[in-house]
Amino acid sequence: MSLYRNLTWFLKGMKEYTRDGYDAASKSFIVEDLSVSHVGRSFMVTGANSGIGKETAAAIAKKGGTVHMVCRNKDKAEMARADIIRESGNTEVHIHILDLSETTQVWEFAETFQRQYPTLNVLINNAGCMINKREKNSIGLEKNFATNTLGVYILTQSLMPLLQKSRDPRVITVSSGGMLVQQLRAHNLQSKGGFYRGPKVYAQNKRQQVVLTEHWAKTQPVIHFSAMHPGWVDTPAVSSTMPQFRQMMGERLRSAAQGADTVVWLALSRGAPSTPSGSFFQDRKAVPTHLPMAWTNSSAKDVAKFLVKLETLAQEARPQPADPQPGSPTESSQALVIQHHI
Ligand SMILES: NC(=O)c1ccc[n+]([C@@H]2O[C@H](COP(=O)([O-])OP(=O)(O)OC[C@H]3O[C@@H](n4cnc5c(N)ncnc54)[C@H](O)[C@@H]3O)[C@@H](O)[C@H]2O)c1
Repeated sequence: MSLYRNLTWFLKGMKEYTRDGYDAASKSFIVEDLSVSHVGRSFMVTGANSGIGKETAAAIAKKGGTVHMVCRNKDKAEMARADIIRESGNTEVHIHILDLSETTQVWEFAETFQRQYPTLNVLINNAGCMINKREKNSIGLEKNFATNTLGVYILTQSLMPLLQKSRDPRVITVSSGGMLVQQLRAHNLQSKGGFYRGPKVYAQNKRQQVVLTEHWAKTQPVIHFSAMHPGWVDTPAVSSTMPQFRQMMGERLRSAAQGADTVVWLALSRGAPSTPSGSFFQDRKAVPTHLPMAWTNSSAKDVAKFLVKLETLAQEARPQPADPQPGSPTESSQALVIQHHI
């Protein structure tokens, strides 16, 4: 099954995820979709100093939006901010330093942000990693999972009250087509034991992001949620973690701007919110989240198990002793998890 999934996915990728795939798909793009001013709207982009995130932040700044760049490295963030301001002429570009793999810091950051800023219209969960050796964060959680899944979960859950009170709120998560080869595994979120393979863990995390997006769409009707695949894109992540793939693909890889196109469309276009919330996008179109006959659908029981485990891990890492007030976002989110999936 794994061979079938990988082969089917790779052949699909060679046709659709490449620069040629983008060129073919972009023939049906409507230019006017992005002719919208976003002055007065605010956007948070994680991993905004590089690759797809930087292109996305620059495109938003060009449309007048206020950009909150959430980055791990201050020097790289400042260099990227200077580039974005120079290119866009928009000075409403702010830097926030956060290591998303550090679970407790994600809580602290989200809580501080909500106190400091009155609105957030769009959250773009772009930051992601594929660490090839098993590493742990400071509280002992496996780092790919902590960054790609738990960090996204805590950031999104915590910012929901702010998003809910903002106009036309959207959450976009940059997942990956690589998730198509994975079925949700709710039993070993920490990838403990056995042979550790970074690409497999990464693809599993990306599947988890799609499952989360579907869950949020069901439980949070005020916000429009989407996940997306950018295609195979020539970015620092690809050159550092998959140098052989990059060499093999060469000019066939998409540019960062091409990879960012659908993120930008989901964030800025008027039409995006009229698509069903919870969909998975590729080149501005909602596409299936499973390959044909790949048996990757998850049972409601597995989804429920995954969500409960995630919430438990999130609460364990919360900086203040977990004593939520009745009706607080965290308390109600846990209740929703249980209501919808058990
Ligand atoms: N490049 C591709 O072909 C491709 C394909 C599918 C999905 N993606 C996804 O696109 C997203 C952007 O990646 P990219 O290709 O532009 O690579 P990139 O290396 O240019 O960008 C990744 C960004 O994430 C940030 N990041 C990683 N770990 C972080 C952490 N712990 N805390 C804070 N920030 C962190 C990095 O600093 C960087 O800014 C990722 O989620 C990636 O999984 C990329």
